[in-house]
This record gives sequence, C-alpha cells and structure tokens, in this order.
Amino acid sequence: MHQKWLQTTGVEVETVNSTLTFYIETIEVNRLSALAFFAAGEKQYKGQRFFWQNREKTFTLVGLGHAYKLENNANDERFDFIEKEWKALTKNIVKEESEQQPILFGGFTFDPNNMKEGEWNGFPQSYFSVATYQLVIRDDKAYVNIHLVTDNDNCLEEFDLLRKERDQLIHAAQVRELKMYDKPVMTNYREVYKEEYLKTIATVTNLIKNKEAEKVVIARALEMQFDDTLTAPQVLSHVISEQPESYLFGLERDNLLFFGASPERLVKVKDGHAFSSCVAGSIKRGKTVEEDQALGDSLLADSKNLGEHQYVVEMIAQTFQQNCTQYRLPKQPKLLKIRDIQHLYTPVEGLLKQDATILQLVKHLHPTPALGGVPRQEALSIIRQYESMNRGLYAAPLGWMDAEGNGEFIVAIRSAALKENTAFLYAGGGIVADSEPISEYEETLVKFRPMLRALGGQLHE
Ligand SMILES: C=C(O[C@H]1C=CC=C(C(=O)O)[C@@H]1O)C(=O)O
Ligand SMILES: [Mg+2]
Repeated sequence: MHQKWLQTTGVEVETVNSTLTFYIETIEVNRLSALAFFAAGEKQYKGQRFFWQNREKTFTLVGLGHAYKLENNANDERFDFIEKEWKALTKNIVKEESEQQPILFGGFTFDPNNMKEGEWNGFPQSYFSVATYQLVIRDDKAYVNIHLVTDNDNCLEEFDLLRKERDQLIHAAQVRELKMYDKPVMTNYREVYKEEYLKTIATVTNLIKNKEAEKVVIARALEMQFDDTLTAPQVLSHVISEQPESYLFGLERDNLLFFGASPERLVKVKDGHAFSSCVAGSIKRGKTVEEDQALGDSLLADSKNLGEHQYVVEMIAQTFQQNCTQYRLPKQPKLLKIRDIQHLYTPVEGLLKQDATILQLVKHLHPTPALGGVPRQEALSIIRQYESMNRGLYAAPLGWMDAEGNGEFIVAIRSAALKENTAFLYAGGGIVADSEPISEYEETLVKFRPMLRALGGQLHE
C-alpha cells in the first residue's frame, strides 16, 4: 500500500469544559473511492459517518467516527456556540505545509422552534463532529487524517490502535471491488398530508394577499417503505450516480441518515472571499433541446418566478452589504439547469470584512427567502403553523469548515431522511400572491424526482 507519512502533531486545546490534547496525523494515500471508504466503516462507525462532495467535484470529504462532537440546543445562539467551541478547539493548531487540517462537518436544523413530532425527534439543533478518520480528496490527491482529542497523557497505545484501524479501513476501501449496489425495492409509497398541503397553499396565498407576509416557502413529505433495511452506502451510491451536477451529502446520527443532492450553495468562504447563490424560481426540463430552451426562456420572463427570485436576491445582497467591504451581483438571473429541473440563479461574490466569519454569514443568511420567506419571522411562524411536518435538516444549512475559517455550507434541499426501512423525502416551493396550489404541487413532484429515482420509487404524476 502506498502511503506517505506527512505529519503527526499534538496540541493542547481549551474546550469549554477542560483542557485536552488534539492529536492529528496525516498520510497521503493512493486515490481511492470515497464511497468505498465510507462503506468500510459500515460495522464500526455506522451512525457516525458523513459524506460530502462539492458541485465541481474538486473536494470530497468522508468522516468515520467522532473524535469530537459538538451538539447543542441553544436556539438563536447555536451558531455562536459552535463557532466559539470550534475556535477554542483549533486555536493552537498551526497549519504546516502539506498538512491536512481537521474539518468540522455537520448542520443546523431548519427551525429550532418547531416542536412537531416525527422522524427528527431527539435530533439536536446543531450537530457537528470532527471525524476520527477523515478522508479528503482534493486536487487529485487523497489524504487520511487520524484525529484524537483526549485528556489522557499516555495515549501512544491508543494512537497505535487507531493507526492499525486506519490502515485496515484504507485497505478495505482500496481492494473492494467497485460494488454495484442494488436499487432499493419499494413496497409502499405515501403522499403524506397531500390534501392538507393543497389547502395550506391556498391559505398561505390568502395570507399573502392580506399582507401578512410577502413570500412563504411551504414544503411537504413523501414516505417510502422498503422490504428491507437499506444501507447508507447503497442509497448514497444511487444518489451519486444519478445527480452528478449537484452537491452530494450524507450525514448519519445513530439510526438516521440524512442525504441528498442539492444544487444550492448557501455560502462558501475561501481566503477572505465569500460566495453565495440565489436559487429560486423553477420550471421542468424539456424533452428536446428546443422545448428545454423554450421552457428556460419562459422561466426567465415569468413574473411569478422572477418575484420569488427577487426576494432572495435582495436579502442575500443585504447580508453581503453588511458583511463585505465590496461585493458583486449580476443584475439579471441566469438559468441553472440540472437533470430534472431548471432554476433562476444569481451568484453573489464579496470580500469579507475582517471580523466576518463563515458561521456569522450562515447565521445571517439562514433561512434565505428561498427556504423561509419574507419577512423572515412572519414566514417562519406561518410555516410552523401550517406546514404538516418538522423539517429537521431539510432546507437547513449543512456543510464544513476548517481551522482557518474556510468552508462551505449548502441548503440541504432535494433530500431525504432514512430510518431503517422508511425514507422521508422532502420538497417545497416559494409561495407568493399569485401561486396556484396545483402548479405548486406539480413543482414539488419535479423536485422529488431525483430522490424518488435514486430510491427506486415510481413517479405518480
Ligand atoms: C424549497 C425547495 O426549493 C427552493 C429552491 C429552489 C427553487 C425553489 C422554488 O422555485 O420554489 C425553492 O425556493 C425544495 O427543493 O424543496
Ligand atoms: Mg417555486
């Protein structure tokens, strides 16, 4: 096995409760399949894994096991708490050349004040971890880190065991045949609360006409049953092969896997530059080039969809105005075309002020009017009152950051939660004064399509 030892470091870190030592060892390995590495953790680390790949496929991240876990239910302060803890944990870590930094990965639930019971029961408002084994594939190179955060001064033996296990995991991932996972076999399919959803769209449209809000995003869920318990690598493999042009993600917590393929970046920070994207307003793809172009052109000229989009642009622009010394925003949206759907899309880019951080931007941006609405608080309380589900991590910020404050968060749409042999799929849409229940319903069907296809579901149109 080709492995290049890069570095081992141990640094003292102050956490909220105690002084610990953070040991990091990085090796470079032959490029391997990220999914195979994820699958190699099936026995030991099921329930404590994550998978991430950016849209451009230039950065892939897999985590197995929790070297350190950050969870809280701190409501409005949850972003600040995670930021403070992460800063404390990484304060003394100095990046040496070629060393791969530890990465914090996880998400913040959509709405901490939603108390509805369901598949998200017991899930914390913030859920992040530093993996015990972290695989990073970047610029065609693959690195595996071991992370150990401990108060034990004599942890050499423990670290040696981790090295052995790391080598086994890498070996398993490298020699594994490129496995084709079976398509799940669906036994039952249910559009939960379909009638309630249609009524809610009518109600919310009226609320908007009565000026109680300007825009509110309303979502619904589909429930799929399978004859067998599905595995996380199995469902991820199908999402990965069906949705190459989106961000791909999977996050496990105990017996729940949240996964999906989202086209929508919330914010990316790299060396003091911030990037966001306004994605709102939708139409299906055409069956021919001509039809596709005609549909795209009609979307670019449609006042209802341009209205949905404009709320998002204004809000993100305002956040960039506050947090950047300068920023750039095109005047007109473009089209973002993915396999099943086309969206209106406006990229935003800025130069961050000194004290602005990725988590501060996440805190300000979430939820954008592509997922919540305008005004934000009114929209959230309408969602709480009229939407028949708890979103959990659906439509929520999910992503990663490193010790230097670089990172990327997406909004976790086109997603599903898998618990044993049931999957809960989520999709919603922006409701404005001229929304029609049936066309919003149809828009959610298009948005469900990638996940349905990946999970072997029939399309009931
Ligand atoms: C809320 C979702 O999509 C948002 C993102 C893009 C377009 C949207 C729309 O046109 O309604 C939504 O705002 C979803 O996919 O569940
Ligand atoms: Mg829409």
